[in-house]
Amino acid sequence: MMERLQDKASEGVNPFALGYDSFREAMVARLGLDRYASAELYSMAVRSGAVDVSALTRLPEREGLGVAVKQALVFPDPRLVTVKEADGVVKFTTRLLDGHEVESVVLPMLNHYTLCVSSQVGCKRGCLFCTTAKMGFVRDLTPMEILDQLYAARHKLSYPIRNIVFMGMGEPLDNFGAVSEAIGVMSDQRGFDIPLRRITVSTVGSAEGIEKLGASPISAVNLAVSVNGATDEIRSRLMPVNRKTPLKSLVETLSRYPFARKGALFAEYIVIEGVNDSPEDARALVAVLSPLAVRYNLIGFNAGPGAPFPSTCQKAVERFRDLLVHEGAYVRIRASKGRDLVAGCGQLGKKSVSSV
Ligand SMILES: C[S@@+](CC[C@H](N)C(=O)[O-])C[C@H]1O[C@@H](n2cnc3c(N)ncnc32)[C@H](O)[C@@H]1O
Ligand code: SF4
Repeated sequence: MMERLQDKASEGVNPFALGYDSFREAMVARLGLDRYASAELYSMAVRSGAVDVSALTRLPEREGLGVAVKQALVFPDPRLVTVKEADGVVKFTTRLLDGHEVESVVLPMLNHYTLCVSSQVGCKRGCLFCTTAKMGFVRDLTPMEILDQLYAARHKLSYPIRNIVFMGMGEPLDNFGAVSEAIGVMSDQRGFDIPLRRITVSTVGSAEGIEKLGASPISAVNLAVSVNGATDEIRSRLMPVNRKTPLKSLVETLSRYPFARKGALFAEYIVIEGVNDSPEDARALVAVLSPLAVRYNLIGFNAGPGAPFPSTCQKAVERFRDLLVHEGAYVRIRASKGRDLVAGCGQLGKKSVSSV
C-alpha cells in the first residue's frame, strides 16, 4: 500500500499519501517516535496541512527532533490551474504530473461544504448524456490524485469540506482499488475524519462493481445509482451498462447489498423531456425499484455543445417529481447552481452545477 499510495515524494514522508498505519511505521523507523507522538503528528499534518512543531505536546524532548520532523515530511503539491466561482459554487482544475487535468467542484450547502471529486480522466462507460463520456477513457486516477483534490479544497482553497461525493469525472467502481484506498484515508478518524456516511459513491450501476463495494471495508458509504431510465429499452439507449446489468439484475444486486442504514441508497435520475418523464415512466420506475428502500434524486438534463437533447427546464423536473411523489416515492430535486460556471458536478466540462 505504501508504494502504491506514495506517488511522489520518495525522500520525504507524505502523511496524506500513506494513511495512518504506514505513516506511523515510517515515523517509528525514521525518527523513533512512539505511537502517541505519531498519531498527534499525523492528525495535525492532515487536518491543518502543515506542522507546527511547537504545538505538538507528545513529541519527546530530544535535541534536533523538531527539525528532523520537519525535514522528514513532505506535503502534497496539487497544481491548481483554474479556480472559478459562480453562485458560491467553486470549480477547480488540477493538472496531474503527466499533464492531464481533473475537475472538482466545491458545493456550498445550507450549513456545510460538499466536495465533488473525480475518479478517472475520462470514462469508458459511454453514457449518451454525459460530457465525460465524450472524452473516452484516458486513465484511472491514483489514490493520491483523488486525495489531492480534497487536499486542494481543504488546504489550498480553505473550504471546510464536510461531505464528499464521487460524482465528478469517471466511474468510481471501475477504479475501485484507488477509490477505496482514498476513501480509507478520507474517513480515518485520526486524519480527515470524514465518516463513511458522509461519503457518497455514485455509480453507473454494474452488478460487478456494486458487489465489489458491498464486500469491501467501505461498504457503509452512501450509494447513488444512476438509473435514468424506467425500462430496459430506455435505459439501454441512454446507458450501455444496462445491456450487461439490466434493471432486474441491478435491483437484485442492490437487494443483496449490505446497507449500513436506511437512507443510504439513492436513485439518481436525469429528467429528459419527452424521453423518460411521462406518467408511465414514473409508474414503471417506482414499480421496478419497489423492492428497495430508495430515495430519488432528480436533476434536469444539462445540455452542452453537441448534446443529444435540449436542457430540461425546472418546471419539467418538478412535474416529474410530482408524478413520483404521487406513486409514493421520496424525492429530492438536486437544485441547479452556478449556471454560468463552465463545469459542474455530474457533467464536468459543461455549463451548470448541481447540489447533492
Ligand atoms: C458524471 S457521473 C459520475 C459518477 C458515475 N460515473 C455515475 O454515472 O454515477 C455523476 C452523475 O452525473 C449525472 N450526469 C451526467 N451527465 C449529466 C448531464 N448532462 N446532466 C445532468 N446530469 C448528468 C449522471 O447520471 C450521474 O448521476
Ligand atoms: S455518467 Fe458516469 S458512468 Fe456514464 S459516462 Fe458519465 S461518468 Fe461515465
